[in-house]
Amino acid sequence: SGMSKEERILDWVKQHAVVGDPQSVVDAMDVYSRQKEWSMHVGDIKGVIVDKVMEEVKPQILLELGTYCGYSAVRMAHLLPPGGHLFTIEFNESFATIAQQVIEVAGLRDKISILKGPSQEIIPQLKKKYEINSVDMVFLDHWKSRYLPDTKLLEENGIIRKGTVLLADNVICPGAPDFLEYVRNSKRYECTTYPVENIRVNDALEKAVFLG
Ligand SMILES: O=c1[nH]cnc2c(O)cc(-c3ccc(F)cc3)cc12
Ligand SMILES: [Mg+2]
Repeated sequence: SGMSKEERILDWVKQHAVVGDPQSVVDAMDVYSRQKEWSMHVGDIKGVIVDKVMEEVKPQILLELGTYCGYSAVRMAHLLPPGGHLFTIEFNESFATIAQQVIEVAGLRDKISILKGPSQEIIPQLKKKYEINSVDMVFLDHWKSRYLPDTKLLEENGIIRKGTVLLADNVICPGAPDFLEYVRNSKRYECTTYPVENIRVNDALEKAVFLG
């Protein structure tokens, strides 16, 4: 019994963030991860790369695979252009419940929809059930073994279109070698790697633009 790590993170956010201020939620989660318990958020160093891609793409419809506690959902939704919306898929019910409350503190409930369930089941439902035609950007940050199969599902279901930007976290650590090999060798993607050396681990984000 006792609080889960994710409940402790939510508690910290409630105590240290300013309601309705997404930046203060992001900052509180970064402080908690650095000073209390490391957590698998994309974090402040890689977060700058995510911000830069958000500013480049200015997605109206953004899909995230892997919500966790909602750190990247809040960080990205804060940067959405007017009218933009983020759909984020989370398999783990308890994570989704925490994330919904974090998003509430940030005041971003109208910009973010958490879709609970396995990505492989939800992706084929996006068009009919969630009235999504195609997405402008996808942030992959869930199980590394799902990056490649879910990318293929996004292609097969027509969820990504010419110019859609895939941005994948952790392509080095924990690593998604099959996904990397696929997008880098496929003529249908234009890839850019953003390496990140920091204190704990070396990692990289991969940007793969779908060419249709
Ligand atoms: O499982 C993960 N999902 C999404 N993002 C992750 C992430 O950014 C980092 C890690 C991670 C990295 C190093 C380590 F020693 C242990 C876990 C896992 C995930
Ligand atoms: Mg990650």
